[in-house]
Amino acid sequence: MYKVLVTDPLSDHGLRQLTDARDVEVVKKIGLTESALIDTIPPYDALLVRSQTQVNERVLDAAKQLKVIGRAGVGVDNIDVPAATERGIVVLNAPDGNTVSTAEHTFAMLMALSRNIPQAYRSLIGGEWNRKKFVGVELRGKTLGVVGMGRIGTEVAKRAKAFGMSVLGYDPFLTGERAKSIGVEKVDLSRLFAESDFITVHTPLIKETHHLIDSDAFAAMKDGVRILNCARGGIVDEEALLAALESGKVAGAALDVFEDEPPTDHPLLKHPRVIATPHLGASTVEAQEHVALDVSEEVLHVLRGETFKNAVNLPSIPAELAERIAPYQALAEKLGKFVVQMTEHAVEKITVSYAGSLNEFDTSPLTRMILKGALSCFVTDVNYVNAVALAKARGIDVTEERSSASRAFTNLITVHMETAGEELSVAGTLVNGFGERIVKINAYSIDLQPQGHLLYIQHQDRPGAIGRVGTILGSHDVNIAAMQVGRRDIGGQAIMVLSVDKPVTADVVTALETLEEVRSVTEIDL
Ligand SMILES: NC(=O)C1=CN([C@@H]2O[C@H](COP(=O)(O)OP(=O)(O)OC[C@H]3O[C@@H](n4cnc5c(N)ncnc54)[C@H](O)[C@@H]3O)[C@@H](O)[C@H]2O)C=CC1
Ligand SMILES: O=C(O)C(=O)COP(=O)(O)O
Repeated sequence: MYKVLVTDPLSDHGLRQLTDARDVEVVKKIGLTESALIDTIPPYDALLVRSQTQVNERVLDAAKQLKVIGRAGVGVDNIDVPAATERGIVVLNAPDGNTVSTAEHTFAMLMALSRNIPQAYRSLIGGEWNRKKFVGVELRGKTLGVVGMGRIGTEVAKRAKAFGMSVLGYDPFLTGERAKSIGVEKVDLSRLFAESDFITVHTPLIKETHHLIDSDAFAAMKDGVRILNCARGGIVDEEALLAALESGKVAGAALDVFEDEPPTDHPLLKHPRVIATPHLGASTVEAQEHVALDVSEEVLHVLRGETFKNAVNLPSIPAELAERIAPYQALAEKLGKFVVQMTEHAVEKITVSYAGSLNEFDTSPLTRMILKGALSCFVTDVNYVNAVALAKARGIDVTEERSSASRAFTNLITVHMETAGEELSVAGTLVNGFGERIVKINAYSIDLQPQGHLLYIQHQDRPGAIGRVGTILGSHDVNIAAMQVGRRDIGGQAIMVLSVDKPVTADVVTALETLEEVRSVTEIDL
């Protein structure tokens, strides 16, 4: 039974897939303090949050069973994603479900800001009838600068066009062609600042966007500019905004988000030209249903070991690619495990070479499986999510290359490994109808089924050597299920790989190593 903990308010309807699933138990504990969350989380396999729950390293340290964190929404700045990745925890979000709601909220704020609606309402219900004080400005003919032309920025831009505004867009990933198709002029930030009457931000909060709108940015803007932030507190420098409002540089600001939420005794909230909402961008019935539905489905996939697509700490794999690479995953993992067990030395470099039909697609998920296999021999908690981060943390240099040398095979994966003093390699292929085969170990061609307990023996090619190895194993009650020999020259260096029915004990290895022709005996478990 998978245990799922929900700590922020999520739509019950959206959660139905999880609550109805027979193999899942859902527990809702909304608004836990950090210490209560730390006490609660240990037995849970999945955690579902929105933006309130702070999933920091202390929480993750306590989350011993956690496999997946599902964020019912877009921004994951309340989750320590690198720390989750290191611990092998998948972090998922629901990127599409609240786009329109947040764009509509931004537009509601844009209109309220241009017509002073909140201020006028407050005045009216306070007993005034003041029509002069709340004269606004039209949107038609004005320029809207959109910083961050992703999903939400694009939807805001489209709505602005319908209101007769000119739209300038800045986003490092905005192509001229896409800008044109939306009817947006692609500009750099300085032109956007200089020419916009309204500026709205729709980027994630990351290092590069923290205080993107600061005092220098305000100085570069038009006098009387109006600012909107329905993305994340911290993208606009709140102190600089207050100063720009007080100097008259900024005519008004609309804020849905704050650097600290909830804001307490915040000077911006007291400013007469600031309008604000309590982080309501995604708060519609529809958006909440969509994001809860999307994230529930994805969390279920992760828990059940099925394919999922919205992990923020894994590269996304299109369904077609996932289908093509699936048959090679187990082979890749075994090759990683095999090569690393051939040596006792620390791995410094792994080069994976793909040949044949594997050259036709993105093989990075297979490299990830090779690393998972290799690291699993000396790290306990390695998985598909943290394999790359763990390899990097251990200083292992990983390179992927394409090769035209597939020999006679339709597909070939060669894992080449370097340690301080040696270079080793193992190559494998998937043979139609026969499954996985290891076809080369170092310089020796071989044909081996990679499974179970193996003994990898380097020896001198001599009459009787194989028999003597067999006799020692037999005398220790070790049954040989299969055997492969590889050599390059008669009487030269050779290898034997024996598949045995059970792991061998240290005294068997010692006995084998006493044979004159045996150079080394290595156990390999796959
Ligand atoms: N107020 C609310 O309730 C909500 C707020 N949000 C916030 O809105 C943000 C945007 O959401 P989406 O549009 O769905 O994300 P998205 O990922 O589709 O778009 C973000 C865009 O920002 C761009 N970007 C990144 N760094 C940039 C930089 N330095 N300068 C300019 N552009 C940059 C990216 O290239 C991307 O196109 C989220 O990260 C989240 O923080 C999202 C939903 C609801
Ligand atoms: O999706 C996002 O990034 C949001 O900011 C929405 O936050 P919320 O789920 O309403 O706490």
